[in-house]
Amino acid sequence: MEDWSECLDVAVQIARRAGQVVACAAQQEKRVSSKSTPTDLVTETDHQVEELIISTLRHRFPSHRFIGEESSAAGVKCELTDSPTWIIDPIDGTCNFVHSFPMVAVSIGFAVRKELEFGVIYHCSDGTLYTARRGHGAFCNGARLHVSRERDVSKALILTEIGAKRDPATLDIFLGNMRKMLSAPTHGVRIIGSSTLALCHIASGAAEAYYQYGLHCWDIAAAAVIIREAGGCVIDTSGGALDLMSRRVVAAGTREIADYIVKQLQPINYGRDDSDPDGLA
Ligand SMILES: O=P(O)(O)O[C@H]1[C@H](O)[C@@H](O)[C@H](O)[C@H](O)[C@@H]1O
Ligand SMILES: [Mg+2]
Ligand SMILES: [Mg+2]
Repeated sequence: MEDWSECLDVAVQIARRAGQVVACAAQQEKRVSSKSTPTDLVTETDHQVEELIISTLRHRFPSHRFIGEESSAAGVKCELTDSPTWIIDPIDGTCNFVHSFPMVAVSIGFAVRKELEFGVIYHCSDGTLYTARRGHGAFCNGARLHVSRERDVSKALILTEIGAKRDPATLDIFLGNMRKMLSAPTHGVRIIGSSTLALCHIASGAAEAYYQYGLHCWDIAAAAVIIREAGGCVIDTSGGALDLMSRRVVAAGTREIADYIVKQLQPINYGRDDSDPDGLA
């Protein structure tokens, strides 16, 4: 088995450096614009940090390929090939960043032959670092991570995110899905504004499950490795295998809770990262 540990070491270094740039910029004046919808925000720091990460990695690994949130928004094709590929969200939780709400992260995933090999997620406001390498466990600041083993959904805390669409039909489905989770009943539902940090809470056992329509491959890639290596499952909302480009996911500590959520959800169509990046088809 190839050893990608050198790439992981470089990913940790650049995630920390990028996270410090984000933390510093969080205190400054921000120039904010929007992308696919008025609530899909982006700042100059998103662009600066993605450029810092990709230029550093490209210099070190010139034969590798890169998928970045802001490069994709600028029209660069979002294509996962068999080549070693870095999958980057420079600021996950940009709306939180704009409001100085602390749930903001840098996420760096890495795949080879379309298989996720490692993930690094750095929580910018407190320096917490989540890492995992396929077959080698998941860690938070060096301490081993384990998912919740809860199988009873009535004892579960469920996390989700809203996504960028706010049209009435989408909101009806989103709220209908949340209503199903609340009336299961579960212990509760939480939305923190950063899918990567929410997914890290599944890996740490702080919550039992996560579901979402509307996130992207760069929100899922790193976190999927961290959850799997913490003993959890990361699947498609259909109950099948995760499709990294499908803009939908269910993740849970136990398959029982994942399967329960799959049965409850009504789908929201956001298109695909590799064919319809704005999901406005
Ligand atoms: O754009 P960033 O990188 O901030 O990612 C967020 C998405 O924008 C949201 O739609 C989505 O719902 C999640 O909140 C995700 O973290
Ligand atoms: Mg982002
Ligand atoms: Mg994101």
